[in-house]
Amino acid sequence: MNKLIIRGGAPLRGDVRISGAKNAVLPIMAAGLLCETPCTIENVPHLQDVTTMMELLGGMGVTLTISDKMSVEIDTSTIEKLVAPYDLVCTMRASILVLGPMLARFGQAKVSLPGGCAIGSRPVDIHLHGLMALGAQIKVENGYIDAKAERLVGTRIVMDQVTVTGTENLMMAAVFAEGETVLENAAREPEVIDLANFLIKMGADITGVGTDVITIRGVKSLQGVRYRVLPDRIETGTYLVAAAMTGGKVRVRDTDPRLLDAVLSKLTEAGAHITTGDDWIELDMTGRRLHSVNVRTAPHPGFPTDMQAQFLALNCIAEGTATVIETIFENRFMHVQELLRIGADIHVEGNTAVVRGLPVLTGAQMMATDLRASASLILAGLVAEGETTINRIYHIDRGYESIEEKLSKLGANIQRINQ
Ligand SMILES: CC(=O)N[C@H]1[C@@H](OP(=O)(O)OP(=O)(O)OC[C@H]2O[C@@H](n3ccc(=O)[nH]c3=O)[C@H](O)[C@@H]2O)O[C@H](CO)[C@@H](O)[C@@H]1O
Ligand SMILES: C=C(OP(=O)(O)O)C(=O)O
Repeated sequence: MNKLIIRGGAPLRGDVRISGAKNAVLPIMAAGLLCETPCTIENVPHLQDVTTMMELLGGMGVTLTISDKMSVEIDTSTIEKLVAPYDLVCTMRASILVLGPMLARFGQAKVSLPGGCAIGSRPVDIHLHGLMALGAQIKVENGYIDAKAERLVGTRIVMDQVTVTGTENLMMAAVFAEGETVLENAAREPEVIDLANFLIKMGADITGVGTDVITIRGVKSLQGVRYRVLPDRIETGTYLVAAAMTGGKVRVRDTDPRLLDAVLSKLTEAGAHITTGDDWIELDMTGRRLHSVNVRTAPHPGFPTDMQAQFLALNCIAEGTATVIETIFENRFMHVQELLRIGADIHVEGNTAVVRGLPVLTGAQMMATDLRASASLILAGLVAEGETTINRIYHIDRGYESIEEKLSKLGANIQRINQ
């Protein structure tokens, strides 16, 4: 099993390029199913989840061409099978995003139920209720969602919780629906906006994007375009936390500071000096003291759940005691048990972790349990005394492109062992 070995203590310095956003490229690739002529997606990150999405689309008969190292052409003219099988869906929850587009364009879809994962139960009832409101007949049998619709008809759908993939699935399903669909209590995440911008560029009629009421008026077809995926705000935030924790100075490039308001404000509160340009953010922690910061996750524009684990790691070595409250997923503290192994002082009760910052952590063996948990263990390893080994590192490859190379270039002592 692959693992990472880190010798902590080096302050990170230099520039790092941010890749395209995982949580934008996956829905955008799924949206390629809606288009009759080929479309090309640019700034595609080299991630395991992208490979899985390519396998999923390829398995349906879609032709995928990697034109150069960061763009993928999607051609649906060869599609032959409208099924998303269990073995792929179970490794990547975002597979559920093919349901809305398949139903919209072909009037049928069979998608394995995604089920839960390490961070929580992750139901899809809001997706299914919304599709039924649009006129789909849905059966859940033998672990599969079997959806059919002779035609979809626009309607008003009030989602009882803010759901990112739910909003994305329903927005894609409604693109060809007759008349007007109104999605209320819609997610406002930048990745939802990026997907909508892609659909609009292809010819969809969507307004209200970035607010909690999105209106979609049905169109007849979509045409292929070239589209560049937005930068990954979570990867950006992770490198900034790494710079803050190690007392370094790092400039993250090819990113967008406007995507990270809540995170940058917390890093400033933690004592970092932050400067920004149009497409870069620089964090300087040289000679400054790291203070602990309270965090409460919330849908955008609140503090992102995907940055919770990284800030929990930061609080482990900051001055003071902080509370970290997770409001999106009931079980997103899997990293805590592992952080205790390198000496952190954390107490969890329900959805709240109380973290007392310590001057030193000491290297140990740890086990990564999910994507952002893996990131938090790496961050802790970068500051721990001695050697830290992180096992089950495959989770990190789902969402961080070449993380050990990027960190090494910034001066970290980190090595991947493939066994
Ligand atoms: C609002 C939010 O922060 N969503 C996060 C969620 O998106 P993701 O799209 O995976 O999850 P949702 O946004 O759908 O889930 C938000 C909440 O709604 C609940 N729910 C969702 C759908 C549904 O049909 N029924 C239902 O009850 C979920 O259990 C969860 O408590 O995980 C992603 C990966 O970590 C993050 O990038 C997203 O920022
Ligand atoms: C948990 C994540 O991804 P997924 O929803 O694909 O599991 C994430 O991006 O942090």
